[in-house]
Amino acid sequence: MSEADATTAAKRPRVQHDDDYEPYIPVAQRRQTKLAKLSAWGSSNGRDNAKEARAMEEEQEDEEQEEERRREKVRRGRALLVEAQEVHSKKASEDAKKTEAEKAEEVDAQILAAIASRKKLASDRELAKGIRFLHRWVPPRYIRARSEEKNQKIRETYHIIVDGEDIPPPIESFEDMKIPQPLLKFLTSKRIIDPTPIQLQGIPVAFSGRDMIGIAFTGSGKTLAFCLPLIMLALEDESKLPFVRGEGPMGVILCPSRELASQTYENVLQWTEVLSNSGSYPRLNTLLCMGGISMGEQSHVLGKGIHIVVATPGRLIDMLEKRKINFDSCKYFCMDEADRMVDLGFEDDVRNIMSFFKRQRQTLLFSATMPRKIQDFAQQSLIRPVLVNVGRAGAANLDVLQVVEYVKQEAKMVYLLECLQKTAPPVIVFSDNKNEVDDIQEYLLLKGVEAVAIHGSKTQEERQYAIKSFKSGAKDVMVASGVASKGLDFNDIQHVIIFSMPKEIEDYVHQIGRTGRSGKTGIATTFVNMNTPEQTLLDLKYLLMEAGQKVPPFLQTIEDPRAAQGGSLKGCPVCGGLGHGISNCPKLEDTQRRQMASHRTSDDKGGY
Ligand SMILES: Nc1ncnc2c1ncn2[C@@H]1O[C@H](COP(=O)(O)OP(=O)(O)OP(=O)(O)O)[C@@H](O)[C@H]1O
Repeated sequence: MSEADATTAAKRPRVQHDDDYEPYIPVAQRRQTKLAKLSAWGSSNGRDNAKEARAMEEEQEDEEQEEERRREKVRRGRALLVEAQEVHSKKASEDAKKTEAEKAEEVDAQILAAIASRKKLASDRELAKGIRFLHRWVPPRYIRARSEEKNQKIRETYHIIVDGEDIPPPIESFEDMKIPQPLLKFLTSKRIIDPTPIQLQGIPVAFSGRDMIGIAFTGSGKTLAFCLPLIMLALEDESKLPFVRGEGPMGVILCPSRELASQTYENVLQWTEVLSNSGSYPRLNTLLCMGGISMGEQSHVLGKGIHIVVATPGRLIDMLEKRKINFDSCKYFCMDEADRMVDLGFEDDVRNIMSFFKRQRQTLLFSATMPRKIQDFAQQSLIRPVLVNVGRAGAANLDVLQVVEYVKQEAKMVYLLECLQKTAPPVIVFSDNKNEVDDIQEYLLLKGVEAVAIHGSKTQEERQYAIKSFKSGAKDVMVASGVASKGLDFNDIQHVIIFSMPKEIEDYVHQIGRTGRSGKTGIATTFVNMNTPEQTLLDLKYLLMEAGQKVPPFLQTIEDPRAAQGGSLKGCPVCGGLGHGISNCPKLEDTQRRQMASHRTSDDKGGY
């Protein structure tokens, strides 16, 4: 045999050859053969034979018992098979009775359960720490005396849906919330006079020290709802015992992007300065902790006790690991755009951050879009949380007039110029493609439009410059990728133009939400064409219908394959889109693709 043949032979699986084959001999036949052998042998050896015969009998009994066990096993196997067949046919007949929609719902529930079990934010050890509400705040007596029925009526007036145990009452005025006078005066000067629905229910919940999930439309004042309780808590602590160097923070606000973190930091700074400048309240120190800024710039804060940290996840972990700050006395943890944080893959970072807490904390999650999947895992990870939901999670802001137009790819640029004439500046143009963002800016600049651009590949300085010059009114148009969509609060945006429709409807909701903020109205014009996936168009169609907006004829013709199956059309539990179920959710697909890619990368890294 050649070397190659030998190798092939060695690799070949071993097969049973005919000469090795041992036919099966039934037990009875084996016994007979053995007895015959024994009797032939018996005539020559008496005593040994008797011994051997006894052993044979015992062996025979053993074999019989084994045979019986084998038969019993076969019998049981058959019975189980019959039983399984019965169960199977029963399930098949039950399934036959179900509508397609019910079956789809079941599949959705199974997928949701499978992904929900992986997503838990806090460790069980943390959850087991028990319940003790942290604040000493109580609502005014007349509100405490109000019946639950009356409270519920107030909630209904503002379309507030709540869920949870012992829900604190809604409070319809800032005065009744016992907010410090100087701050009240300042808010009034900014035309913040009455609390918005998320504030009038969310602030009492947060003031009461409860864990909370807050969901409300874009531009509805969520920032104040989660910053104010932290400021009040910090004031309370500082008044009791002033913080010294190395102490604090006592609360942290986590944001998914640097832009959002800077904006929230500016707000907190403004509100705390109003209080300390009044002379009646102590100074609170706030640290902005995010990539792209040197901590040296904030050494004046690091040198004192820190009350509040506003951060992005990466830099915060870095600071905690290097022991530049610690969470020894931290008791308030708020995640803004919490769903976004999970979507962007910060889930492990969040878990890591949570592991630095040394004492029981109050945890709050806020967003405009909070699909059921995130709500479910958040519910598992918070302690007796209160859900405060204004409108459907993921619904569009009703103050935005939504216009959807069919524009061919090659005609978009020219049509954009025409669209810019619809309103006065400032205008935001969105595209999810960085190159397209640059192309649009270049085109607008060529046409004499004062435009800035912002996307993930720009440096921190470029991003800051773009935001600053647009906010100040020096530039009329900002061309942006997704980074600028979530949470950023620009003054009085008149018009949002969505140059390329994002695949995920949640992104669309956030993008159009840059206009129509704090009770003002705005316009959003969206370009769609053949390149827009039908699934996205269907989500868009339902969203327009829900918001009572005009559905253009080309969208009306898009049929929902699920409509023929009957049953109610619920939002997708993963992304909140109304036009599809979880089994064909584009966001879930994307997440899984990303996860697989990251597994592959880590496999590659750890390779041979
Ligand atoms: N009670 C109020 N009355 C009027 N305006 C308010 C009130 N509260 C906040 N605002 C203003 O509304 C604007 C939007 O607030 P904010 O940025 O907190 O919205 P948001 O709900 O966080 O939106 P997004 O989901 O887009 O982040 C801000 O300019 C803020 O000053």
